[in-house]
Amino acid sequence: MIELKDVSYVRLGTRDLDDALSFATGYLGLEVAETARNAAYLRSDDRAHTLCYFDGDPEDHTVGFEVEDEENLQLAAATLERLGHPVHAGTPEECDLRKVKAFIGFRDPTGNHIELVVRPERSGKRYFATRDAGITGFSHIGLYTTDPSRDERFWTEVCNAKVSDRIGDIPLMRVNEIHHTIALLASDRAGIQHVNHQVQTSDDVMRSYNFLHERNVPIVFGPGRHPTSGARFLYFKGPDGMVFEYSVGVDAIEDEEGHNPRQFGFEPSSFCKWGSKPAADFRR
Ligand SMILES: CC(C)c1ccc(C(=O)O)c(O)c1O
Ligand SMILES: [Fe+2]
Repeated sequence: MIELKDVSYVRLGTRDLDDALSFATGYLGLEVAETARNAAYLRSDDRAHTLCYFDGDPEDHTVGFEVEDEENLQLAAATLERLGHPVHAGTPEECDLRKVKAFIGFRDPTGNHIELVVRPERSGKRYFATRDAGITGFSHIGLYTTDPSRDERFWTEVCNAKVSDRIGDIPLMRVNEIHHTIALLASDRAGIQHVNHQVQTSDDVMRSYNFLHERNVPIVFGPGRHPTSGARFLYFKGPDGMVFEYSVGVDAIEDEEGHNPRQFGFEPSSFCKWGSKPAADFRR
């Protein structure tokens, strides 16, 4: 069984790196850690980076998850190969680009690019952004799946994720005590559906709603409150149509053994208890 510790980063291709960088700093509220000729590294917490925009195909999305050590990484590689997922071992140059000690890359059953990483770099400097969005850290991702039941089995049976709740067939899965780190949303293609950052207070969510709305950033869901995790949320669109979420107040699952996933109906009130409804382009 592969043991994931946490989500580590996302890597997003873009044809307009300057535009992506100005959105990430001026609107989303991330801090530039480093820029290179064809990539920009952004921080949201004490990690060296949690988002990398690179010059490339905007459909090219990768999610990195941290595993404990190199021994676990090798075991994970063997498990994945045995199950028919070809594994790429990161070269030293590729590890440098990701600021990790070692990593492997593979595709989940839908074809999503997944990386497992060991010893992602932290920064001695505290995260300090130019726009104060109140971000406390990168927290979870929504991932597209072409077969929710199959991919739920992959994430739970191969990667030891646990289902905290389901909305219809959307599983919200945890890899640590946080309510969820991965949500699977049905689609006809692979890719990341949304990238979540936690913020400090509900005031931050509402301040951002006004800030983004006034600047014509498309708000695609919220402000609202998820009945599942209990979080207050706001979703909006960034470069290349990527959806970003701010949320605050996500539950922790403290009774790991005693928690049973709750089944919510696939209806608006399961997504938002305040009555907000997602825009048509919230997901593709
Ligand atoms: C709409 C998506 C799948 C969703 C649903 C519930 C939560 C939550 O309980 O926090 C999310 O964060 C979501 O992104
Ligand atoms: Fe989310």
